[in-house]
Amino acid sequence: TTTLAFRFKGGVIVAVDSRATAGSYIASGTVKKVIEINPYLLGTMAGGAADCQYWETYLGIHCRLHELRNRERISVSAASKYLSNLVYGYKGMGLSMGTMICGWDKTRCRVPAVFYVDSDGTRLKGDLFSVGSGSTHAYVSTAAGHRDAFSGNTCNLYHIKEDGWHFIGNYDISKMHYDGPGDVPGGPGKGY
Ligand SMILES: C#CCCCC(=O)N[C@@H](Cc1ccccc1)C(=O)N[C@@H](CC(C)C)B(O)O
Repeated sequence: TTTLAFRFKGGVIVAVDSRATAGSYIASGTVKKVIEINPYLLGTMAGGAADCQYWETYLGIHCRLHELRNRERISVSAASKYLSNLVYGYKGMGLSMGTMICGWDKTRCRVPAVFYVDSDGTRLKGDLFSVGSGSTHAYVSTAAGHRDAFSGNTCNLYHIKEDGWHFIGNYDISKMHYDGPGDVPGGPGKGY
């Protein structure tokens, strides 16, 4: 898996691949690794497929209950803290999950936010994270899907704005242009 999310004045950009593997077997090429928790919160998935899907769905239920009880949206910070505390309770029991909770707080500080949460119990607020086996490539290149065997097939791209998330599209990674580590948009590559 390769997942990437970063914050900028225009909101949050979220990009993930769609491959599931079991050893060297490619179990799926069409996994949705972004869960739409609600119209203004997204969660990304890396690690155990079942662990990610189950606990991030569960997080969505908690977020909805928070809204009903408090008559206001849950903050990105509180949602990520809930997930972090929840998986911390299972620490050492074998959960495998590396996620980014992304959103734009309407109530609190009204700015876009990205939190990294994993099954070790780590929770970090940040401007840019990349999570998964392909994350090292994503930090340095534009198309990690070419380099990591456990990532690939297609890329799902989202843009979170003040009015919530927008699904930008699904892109076939094999058709993405990649000239190698030096390849940056407008860089010395063969041009776009
Ligand atoms: C068989 C089958 C279905 C998927 C098994 C399955 O969880 N694969 C995992 C790799 C893994 C992890 C922990 C134990 C074993 C196998 C996987 O593909 N994870 C990707 C993200 C999820 C959301 C699809 B990525 O992190 O590579």
